[in-house]
Amino acid sequence: MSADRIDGKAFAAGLRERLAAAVPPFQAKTGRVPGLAVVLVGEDPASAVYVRSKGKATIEAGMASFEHKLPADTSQADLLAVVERLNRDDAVDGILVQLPLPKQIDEQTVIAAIDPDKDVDGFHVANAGRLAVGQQGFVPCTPLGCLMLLKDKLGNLSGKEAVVIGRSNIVGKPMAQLLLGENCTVTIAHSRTADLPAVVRRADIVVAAVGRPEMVKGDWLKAGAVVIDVGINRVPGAEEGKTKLVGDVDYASAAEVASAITPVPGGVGPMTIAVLLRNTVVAAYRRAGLPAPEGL
Ligand SMILES: Nc1nc(=O)c2c([nH]1)NC[C@@H]1CN(c3ccc(C(=O)N[C@@H](CCC(=O)O)C(=O)O)cc3)C=[N+]21
Repeated sequence: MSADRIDGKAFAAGLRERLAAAVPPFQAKTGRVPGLAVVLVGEDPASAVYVRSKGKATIEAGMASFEHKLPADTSQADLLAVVERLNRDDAVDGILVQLPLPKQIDEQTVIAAIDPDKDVDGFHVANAGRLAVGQQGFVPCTPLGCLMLLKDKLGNLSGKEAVVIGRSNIVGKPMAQLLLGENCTVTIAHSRTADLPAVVRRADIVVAAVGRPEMVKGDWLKAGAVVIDVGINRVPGAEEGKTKLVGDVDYASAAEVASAITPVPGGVGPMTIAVLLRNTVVAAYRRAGLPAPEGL
C-alpha cells in the first residue's frame, strides 16, 4: 500500500484564509484588528526563523503583529515586566513567549505570568486544567493542529485506538486529552514504555512526538493506521555539509503500511503557526465579548 500524504501545508493555508475572513467583521464591530505579541529572548537562529514566519503569517491574515526582541542576558524581572505590559495592552489579544528561554529565566514562572485569556500557546496551568476538565480555554497549537488534520481525514474518531508517543506538556499530554475528548481509547507511550512497537501496533491513530529522528518504522504499524508525525529533527543531508529535516517517523517504510501520513516538512509544522493565529482570533472575539465565528 502507498499511504495518502496528509498535506498540512495546504490545510493550514485554507485555515489562514478563513481567519483572514474573520478579521474585517471583528474590525467593523470593535474598531481594531486582532493582535499577536511574540517575545523572543536571545538570538537562537532557529527561534528567530520561527518568530519571523509567525510575524509574516500574522500580517498576511490582516492582523497586528507586535515583536519584542530582548537580549540573551535579559533578567527574569525584565521579561516579566514586558509580559505584564502586554497583559494590560488592549491591542494585544495573544501573547507568545518563544521557548526555550535562556537559563537565567524560569520558564514556568514566565508562563504563569501570562494572562490565561491571552495565552494563545495554551501553556498556562489554567488552560491545561480547562482542557483536562472540558472547559473552554486555549489548547496548545501543535496538538490542536494534529486533531484538525485527523478529523479532516477520518471524520468521527469515536472508538478508535490512539497511541501518542511522547508525554510533553506541550504536545503529548494535551494531544491525549483532545483524543480522549473525541472518545478515542488513548495510550500515552514514552521512553520507558516496554515493547513500544507492540503498543504502537494496536493503534488506528499514531501521533509521534518524541524528538527522535525516524524512530517509528513501518513494521511497528497496523495496516491502514493514520500517522501524524510531530517531529522536526535536523539531521545531516545527502550532500556533505548540508542538513535536512526529518520527522520521528521513518516516512518511507511507514508509507508502505499506513493509510495516511503527514510529511516533514509540510505536515504538522505549518498547522502550528495557523492554529496560533486561530487561537489569537478566537482570543480577540472572546475578549471583546463577541461569539467566535463558526468553523475555526
Ligand atoms: N512558545 C512557543 N510556542 C511555539 O509554538 C514554539 C516555541 N515556543 N518555540 C519553538 C517551537 C517550534 N515551532 C514551530 C512552528 C512551525 C514550524 C514549521 O512551520 N515548520 C516547517 C518547516 C520549517 C523549516 O524549514 O525549518 C514544516 O514543518 O513544514 C516548526 C516549528 C513552534 N514553537
